[in-house]
Amino acid sequence: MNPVIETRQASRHYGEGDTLVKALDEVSLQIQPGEFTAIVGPSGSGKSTLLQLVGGLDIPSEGSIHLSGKAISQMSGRELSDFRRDHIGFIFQAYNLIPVLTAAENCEYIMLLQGIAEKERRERVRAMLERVGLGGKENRRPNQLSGGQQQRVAVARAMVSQPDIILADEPTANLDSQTGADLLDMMHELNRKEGMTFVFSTHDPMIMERATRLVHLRDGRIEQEEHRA
Ligand SMILES: Nc1ncnc2c1ncn2[C@@H]1O[C@H](COP(=O)(O)OP(=O)(O)OP(=O)(O)O)[C@@H](O)[C@H]1O
Repeated sequence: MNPVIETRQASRHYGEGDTLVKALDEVSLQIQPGEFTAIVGPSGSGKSTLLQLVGGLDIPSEGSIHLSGKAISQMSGRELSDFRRDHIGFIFQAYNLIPVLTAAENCEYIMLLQGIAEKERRERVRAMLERVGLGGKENRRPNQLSGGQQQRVAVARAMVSQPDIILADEPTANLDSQTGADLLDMMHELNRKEGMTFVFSTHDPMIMERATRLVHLRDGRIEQEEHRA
């Protein structure tokens, strides 16, 4: 199977000389379709940096990133942003919903940019919000939803444009443990039933328990990998 995303000896350096920080140091990683991968490691080990590179939000100092077989470095800025929009779903710790838009409008936004017809947009959003347990709350704005509900909107938003992969940076960090567990169960089900590929950057043991693959980072390098059934 072709990997969805591959990093080849990717490094990301900040600063120079005495202040040089190797946030990532020659990391080679292939993410296969259907995986539920957790990138774990101590604070400062490079988890967020790796996720940013994998998602094409940042460019490696050395090495290369390949998205669906194509090197990011060969893409123009426009091509890369279109690629991200069409193939990658992002979920962030702080939800990052647009405050003036309703739950449904937040989900619809990317499909609007993709030029999908209104009827199809509405139908997909309705079904997806129902799927994440927010049926009946489509017209609420983020400040009218709990943190867990807002993160469910973020999951729906990431899923609804049918990306190849969802990247989630500490998605449970701001949630209480029961809300976090419910959210993870839902993502796990989307992974098992619909084959959605997820990559998490996390400290959360609940994510590690559910992961089919654990990638341990230390000082910007892959220290160890575990595969589970
Ligand atoms: N913009 C930046 N400028 C300079 N150094 C940076 C920058 N971003 C990250 N770093 C450094 O790169 C290293 C890796 O950071 P990164 O945020 O990827 O770690 P992390 O494992 O996600 O940490 P945490 O678990 O605390 O979020 C750290 O030493 C960090 O200080």
